[in-house]
Amino acid sequence: MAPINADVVNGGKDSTPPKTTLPEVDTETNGNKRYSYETLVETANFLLSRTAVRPLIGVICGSGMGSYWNEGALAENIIDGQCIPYEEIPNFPTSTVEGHHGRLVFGHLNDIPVVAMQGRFHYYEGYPLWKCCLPVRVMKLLGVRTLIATNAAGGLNPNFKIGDLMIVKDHINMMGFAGNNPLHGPNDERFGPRFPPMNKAYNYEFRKIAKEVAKELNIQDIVREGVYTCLGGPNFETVAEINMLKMVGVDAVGMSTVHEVITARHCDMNVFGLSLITNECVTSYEHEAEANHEEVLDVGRMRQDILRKFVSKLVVKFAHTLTRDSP
Ligand SMILES: O=P(O)(O)O[C@@H]1C[C@H](O)[C@@H](CO)O1
Ligand code: HPA
Repeated sequence: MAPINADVVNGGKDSTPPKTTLPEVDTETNGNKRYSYETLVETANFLLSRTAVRPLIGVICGSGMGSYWNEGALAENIIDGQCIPYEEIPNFPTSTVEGHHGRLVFGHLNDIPVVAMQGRFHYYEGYPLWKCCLPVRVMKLLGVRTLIATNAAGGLNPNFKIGDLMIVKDHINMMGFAGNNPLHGPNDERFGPRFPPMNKAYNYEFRKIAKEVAKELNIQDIVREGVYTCLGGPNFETVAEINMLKMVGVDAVGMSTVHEVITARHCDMNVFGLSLITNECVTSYEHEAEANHEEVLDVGRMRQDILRKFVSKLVVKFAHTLTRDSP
């Protein structure tokens, strides 16, 4: 048998080389050797030594939704913008998904100190859930008090249209039903309690503010509210899976966010979740359409201006809420 050529893609049918090379997973521990609190303090200290920004608000950009942190937009919106690629950050994973840049952006948005993850980590990339959520704990150590987690998601609610924004009211932790949880394993009380409550996961005040801001921006017709769930991916769902999710009250399905929110709530961060509905989930076998990542990225591009305006205003309002609540 001829030696295998690693550069030949898809049995030679496709000559395009892969866009990224996946990082190797530590098979001995199945990637599960966790970093200690002290190790994450080292990561946070490294970042604090690289930037003078002391962020209050952290933003996680969903698939195709981070373009408003790109250079041109950065210059327009962010003062003192500073980008630190994930490869340079000790103990950080690297981003392997198209539409996820792979860097932290520090700066001031309307005078509010922020850090944005331009690219998140997904379970399907091969990272265990605790590692997907490591940046959330690092944000906490940097002083971040509020997390804005955005994502691209498929719409199940028949009233949702492509391009709608869904304020996340709650989530269903489907992966948690199977015992996969970012808090699984020994608990370090310095982050939070062993058994954190989750019934107030998505801050009520923030959701109210977001609806008011939607009206101010005259985008209330495309802003919805609903329940999100995350499946492990990377495949999109079957018709039967979508119909089951609908039955249990899911409005939008994606491949992220839930575990990040659990991690953030565990360490007492305030959370706001926002889904961009990038596709309609297929609920019938007669339906011709198939979900695809290109469409997801296209809708992100289509909505980038609205997202920029919406998130920028929310950052300011949320920061003022924090100041008001401060002792
Ligand atoms: O990072 P998010 O949750 O926005 O990404 C969604 C889920 C998959 O990564 C990808 C599918 O197109 O978009
Ligand atoms: N399913 C899961 N994840 C997604 C979808 C979807 O339909 N769209 C964007 N991310």
